[in-house]
Formats: sequence, structure tokens, C-alpha cells
Amino acid sequence: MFIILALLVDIFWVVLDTEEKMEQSASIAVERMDALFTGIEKKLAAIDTSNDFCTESDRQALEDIIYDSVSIKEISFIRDNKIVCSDRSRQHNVDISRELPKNYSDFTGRFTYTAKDQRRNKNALFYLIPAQDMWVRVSLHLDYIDFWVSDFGARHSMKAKVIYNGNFVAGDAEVKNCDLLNLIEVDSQKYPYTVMTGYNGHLLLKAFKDQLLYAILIIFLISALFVVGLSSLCRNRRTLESEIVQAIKNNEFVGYLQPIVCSQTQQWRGAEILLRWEHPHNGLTTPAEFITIAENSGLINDITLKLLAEAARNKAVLDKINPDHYLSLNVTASMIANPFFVRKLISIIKHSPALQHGIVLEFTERETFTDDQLAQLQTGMTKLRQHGVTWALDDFGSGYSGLSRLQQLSFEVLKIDRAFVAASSTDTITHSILDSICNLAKRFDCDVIAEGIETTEQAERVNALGIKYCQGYLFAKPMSFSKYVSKLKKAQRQPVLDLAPKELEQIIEH
Ligand SMILES: Nc1nc2c(ncn2[C@@H]2O[C@@H]3COP(=O)(O)O[C@H]4[C@@H](O)[C@H](n5cnc6c(=O)[nH]c(N)nc65)O[C@@H]4COP(=O)(O)O[C@H]3[C@H]2O)c(=O)[nH]1
Repeated sequence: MFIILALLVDIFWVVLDTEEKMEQSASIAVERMDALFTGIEKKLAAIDTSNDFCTESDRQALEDIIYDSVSIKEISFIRDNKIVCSDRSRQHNVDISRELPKNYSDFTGRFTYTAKDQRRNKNALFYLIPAQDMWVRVSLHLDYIDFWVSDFGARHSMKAKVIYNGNFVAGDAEVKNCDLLNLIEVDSQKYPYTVMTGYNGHLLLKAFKDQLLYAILIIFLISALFVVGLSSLCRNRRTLESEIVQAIKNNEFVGYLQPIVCSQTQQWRGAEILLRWEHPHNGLTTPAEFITIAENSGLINDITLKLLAEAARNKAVLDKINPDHYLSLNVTASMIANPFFVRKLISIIKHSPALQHGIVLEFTERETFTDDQLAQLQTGMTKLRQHGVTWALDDFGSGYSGLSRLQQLSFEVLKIDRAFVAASSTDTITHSILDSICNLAKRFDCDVIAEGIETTEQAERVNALGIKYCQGYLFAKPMSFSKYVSKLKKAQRQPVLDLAPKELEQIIEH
């Protein structure tokens, strides 16, 4: 795996790196060759070709240009296939029609061609520039240009060649007739040639070898970081897990209560028990900080049993204030699909008369199940229902399986996810979905609780939709049992039905 990753990084790297390098090198080569041609043309422009052209001093000037440049072999002026003027090494009136490309007079601009230099019987590179009624033919040392191009390629660790009209003009003989790998072409904007850069198999392999060490180093570093990160995550997880074990022993997990109120009368009908960790160092901690680990490690089962035992004691107290007041406890669906755990719950309920009525168990629609697990969940729910438990489907609308859960299992209560309530104020589609959920709940004969009510507008909207119960910070935040008892007593004495929203908010503040 390590080797494969390193090779993949290597290939990716080489492909990216070589492409950029080749483009840069081809552009540099074009720049330098352009400079060569511009230099030649500048010097030629200084020669006066009018009237008595080709005097001895004109020929001397041509010879001086050749003398100054290592790449130029000969300069001739051509008219009607004949050399009409040349440097002093050349005779005039020589017919060179065999050497010139047949269609050369059709050209209107500069062009290059390779042909046999008749005098030296060697291949030469010719560069033709139109000049009034003549052509200037610059004969270049092909060996020199070949050497320059291949040396340039070698210095940039690649292969380079010059082409014109798709034909090889100059470069390394090795790549004359073969395609280069990962090829880049850069055209000269002023002169008739294109520079091609690329790799042959040998060079590409060398690039892979050169970069492989770096690729291995990178993969090694990434893996090391990954391992360190993972082990610190595991260590944190283990630490948190053992902290949770200790916290269960020390009874640091307690249930906070948040009232569920009647939408119309705003009387407290019941409360949801929400888990809190009274952490000795971190203070009061909400489930977001530990619930995933508690659930994944299975420790949530012990915590839930403790919360149910605590609920039994608290329910007995609440029954004295209001015997119709119910308590709702969070469980996970997999707990209820576990027959052993269901037996444990039933045994606690059997021993606590206060739990034999007014107990709601809620779980979210998010967990997924096989058909067997679903059947076990149904059995568990039925058994607990026989002991007075009623069922609520929590966070309805937050996932995709809410509707199928409603069809597969039976619930007495549907709790609408708070994201829906929040979005319904700005989004008309969500508002109509909320309306459909209410109709759906009616069809399945469920009571509906809207979660997360934070504003009076939300409370009014929910009430207008016929949603019977609400839960949210507008009415009260989750609080300790003792605080809940005193607030419930107050709420019992003073029905909040007649209070204006502002007064209601003031009561909640205190
Ligand atoms: N922004 C906003 N939030 C509001 C408002 N009203 C209530 N809430 C928060 O919304 C959550 C409602 O509980 P939930 O949907 O069952 O969602 C619960 C539940 O799924 C899970 N949970 C809590 N206690 C237990 C437990 O004992 N066992 C299990 N298995 N899960 C639990 O943790 C979740 C989060 O619990 P909490 O942090 O206590 O968060 C609670 C509550 O404090 C409001 O107006 N605005």
C-alpha cells in the first residue's frame, strides 16, 4: 500500500513537474532562437540593395556578418533561382534551382528549409527572407543548430527539436523521427519554426527515479502524521471512555428537564429528560461532547438505566404536583432491539409504580436496521408498551427514513425536528411540509410536538398549524430537577395562558 501510494505520488508529480518544465524550456529556446534570427535580420537591413548593389563593399559587409556569427555559413541574394550577390566566398550567377524548394516563390514571408549544400555536399539549413524583388538566403550551420538544440535539451534534462511545417529541421538525431512523450510545442511568433520539447522513455524513467525518493519521503511523512493523529484520537477516545466509566460510578450523569408545553394553554404537560454530565473539572457538559463515544462504546446503556432509575424517583415527586405530568427519556433504537436491555428496562419499571404511567421513550429516525433488527425493535416496543410506555419518534424530518419508520413501527408522538421549525419562518415550502407532517400525524393518530421553539412567532405559527405541543428555549431551557420542581409549582399556580409573550419571557428568565 505504502509503495503503491509512493508510486502514484511519483507519477503525479513527474507528470505535473515535467509539463511545467517543458513549457518553460520550449519558451526559452524560442526566445533564444528568435534573438539569433533578429540579430541576423538587423545586420542585413543595414545593407543597401538599391541601384549599384553588390559592390565589393556590400560583399565585404556580408562577410563581416558571417564572421560575427558562429551559426551563419553563407549569405546570398537570389533572384530567378540564381545567386545575384553573395559574400566573397561565393560566385555570382550560380543556378541553385535544384536546391530551392519548388514552390518557394509562392511564399510571401520568411521560411526555412533543409537541403544539400551543393558546394559542400552536406545537409544545410537555409533561412529565406523576402527582400524587394529578391530573396536573402541565409545558410546556417546545421551541425551548429543541431548541437545547440540538443545541448539545450540536455541542459534542461529533456529532448528538444525544431520543426517547420511538421518537418524536422534541427535537433538531436535520436528524436528526429520519433514522437516525444508528454510533448509540448511552442511556436515562434515572428519566425518560421516551432520548438518541441518532451521526454523519451529513458529520460522519463530517470525523472521517475529522481523524484521517487521525495515521493517516498512525502508519503512517509503523511503516514506518520496520520498514525500520530489516529493514535492521539484513539488515546482521547480511550481517555474519554474511561472517564465516562468513572463518571457512571461517581453518579456524575444526571437528567436535566425541559418542559413540553401545550401550544394553546402553555401549561407544562411533561418534560424531556436530557442527559448532562456534571464534570468535576469541565463543569456541566452537554451530550454533544460525549454522546457519540458513549453510544459507540455501549456505555450509553448503563447511563440510560441510571437515568431511568433517577426518573423513577423524580416521577414520584412530580406525580404529587401533577399526576398527569409525564417524563420522556431518550433511548437508542438499538437498545430496544436488544431483548436483554428491554428486560432490564421492564424490571426497573416493574419496581417503580411511578414509571408505570406517564413514561415516554423517544428515539430518532436516523438509525438504520436490517429486517431482523426491525422485527426485534417492534417486539421490544410492544413489550414495553405492555408496561405503560408510550413511544415518540424524535427529530422527525431530519433524515430520510422518518416516513418508513412511521409505517414500520407505531408511535404515539411525533417530534418535529427544530431545523424544520426554524426554516418554516422564512421558507414557504418548509411551512407547507410542516402542514403535511401534521396531516400525516393525524393519519397515524400521533400527537405532535414541535421542537426548538425560540420565538413567539414560531409558537404562534405552530399553534396555527394545530400542533398540540411545543418544546423550546422560549418556554424554558433544560434545568436541574430541583429548579424544575419549583418552576412547575409556580406554573401550576399561575396558568400562563393569559400572559402576554413578554411576561412569559420574564417568567422564563427567572
Ligand atoms: N437551539 C435550540 N436547542 C434546543 C431548544 N430547545 C431544546 N433544545 C435542545 O435540543 C435538544 C433536544 O433533544 P433531542 O432532539 O432529543 O436531542 C438530544 C438527544 O438526541 C441526545 N440526548 C440527550 N440526552 C440523551 C440521553 O439520555 N440518551 C441518549 N441516547 N441521547 C440523549 O442529545 C441530543 C442533544 O441534547 P441537548 O444538547 O440536551 O439538546 C436538546 C435541547 O437542549 C431551542 O429552543 N433551541
